[in-house]
Amino acid sequence: MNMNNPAQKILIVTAVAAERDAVLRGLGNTDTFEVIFAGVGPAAAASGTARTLAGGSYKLVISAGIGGGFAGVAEIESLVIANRIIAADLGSETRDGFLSVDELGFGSSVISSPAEQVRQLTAALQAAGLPAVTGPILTVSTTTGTRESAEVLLSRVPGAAAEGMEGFGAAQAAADAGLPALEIRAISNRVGPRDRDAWKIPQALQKLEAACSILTEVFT
Ligand SMILES: O=C(O)c1cccc(C(=O)CC[C@H]2O[C@@H](n3cnc4c(=O)[nH]cnc43)[C@H](O)[C@@H]2O)c1
Repeated sequence: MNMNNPAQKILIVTAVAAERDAVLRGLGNTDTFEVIFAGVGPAAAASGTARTLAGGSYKLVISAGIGGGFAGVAEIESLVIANRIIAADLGSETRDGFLSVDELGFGSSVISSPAEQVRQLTAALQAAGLPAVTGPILTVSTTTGTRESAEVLLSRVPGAAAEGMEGFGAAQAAADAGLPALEIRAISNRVGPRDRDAWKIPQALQKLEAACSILTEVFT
């Protein structure tokens, strides 16, 4: 990865247009970044990321959007930067518990983000008055809706910070293209019992926009 190559762009992948628009508002006018929305879920994220990467020259992929925060780690309206992007439900259920694809010998459910880029981004956010939590961000295909499910996920990934539905898909497509990936989530809700009325999506989109306003100083 040559982050100093101005000829290569950074691809930011969101799920929906509202997230893309928030990212674009934050970025302002830039030639370094290309922003797409690829759809909800890991398959859509992987497909949209791979299709876009195939048509250009890129040096980094960033999965960005709103997400759920784990209690005591990432509160609503906070920011989370992934140090690891984890497909938390990729594996097999057994009578003795969950076996990940790693444990099954079928591949990896964990993609680590480049530590130096995570450090630079987190430091820049801190300096901008936008402190971010760094920790594992889980990718699931079903938004967690009960305390029990949240506890199961935490037993699989102790210290998990946030949950989304696209990060691992985008990161896997990036890895297949030989590229590193980051994931940024602005927390709209708590991971746990479903309480739709408690979601703060507009506020999370505003925080996502603010976070993206510092990306050009970090990555160009
Ligand atoms: O259950 C509902 O009524 C409901 C209403 C609005 C949105 C949803 C979603 O499932 C949004 C999924 C979408 O947003 C990201 N996201 C946001 N919070 C979470 C979460 O707690 N767990 C997983 N994904 C979340 C996700 O990346 C999707 O793009 C449901």
